[in-house]
Amino acid sequence: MANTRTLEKGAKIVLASHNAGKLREFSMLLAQTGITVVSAASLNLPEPEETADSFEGNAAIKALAAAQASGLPALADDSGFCVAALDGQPGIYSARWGGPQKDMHIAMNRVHTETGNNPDRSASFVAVLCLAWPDGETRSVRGECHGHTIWPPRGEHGHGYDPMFVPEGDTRSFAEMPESEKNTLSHRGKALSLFLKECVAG
Ligand SMILES: O=c1nc[nH]c2c1ncn2[C@H]1C[C@H](O)[C@@H](COP(=O)(O)OP(=O)(O)OP(=O)(O)O)O1
Ligand SMILES: [Mg+2]
Repeated sequence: MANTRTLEKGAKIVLASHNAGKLREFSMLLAQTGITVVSAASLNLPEPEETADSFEGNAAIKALAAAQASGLPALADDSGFCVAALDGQPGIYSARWGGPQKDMHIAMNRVHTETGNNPDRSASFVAVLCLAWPDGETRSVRGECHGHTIWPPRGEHGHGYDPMFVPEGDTRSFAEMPESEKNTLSHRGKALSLFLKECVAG
């Protein structure tokens, strides 16, 4: 790829997310990297509307808005839960399935109700990370984690749809694992290791 602009090791970036669960995971994942992170909330950055029709498009909207408002490189995450029996829904609408309060109990119940008796329980999480520079350049990477849904939900850790998802090769839900362990398997963990490889100076 011609585009080789990378972040320096000690760089300061904005984490363009208002989701507390994601922010916790990112701070754990970035702890050893030397990258300093400030949150969009601490800079009072507004939450832009996610009007694109793909994870890539929405990640770019969020990253560009934060980079332009702050003057710093900004990293955004657009992610979601894709359920095979629902033809990949809720997908990019995963947060919106929780209603105006983004209530994840409501969202999980809706997935459960709409899945009904369909025997296909396959599901995956997707995360697209986009790094945007204040001049408008962007770079994105994608991570996926495949597994299946369970009902009732189990576990107290994590966030979002974690209590109803069991990753391939395990019997515990994401919410039954310590977050440090989820991070080694998750869509976000995979996308972040690609990001560190491709976008951060060696
Ligand atoms: O690891 C995860 N474990 C469980 N659930 C997850 C995960 N990763 C994303 N999800 C769900 C939560 C949210 O309902 C949606 C993301 O929506 P998404 O628009 O990217 O995030 P958001 O609106 O919560 O915060 P923000 O846009 O400020 O980053 O997918
Ligand atoms: Mg969002």
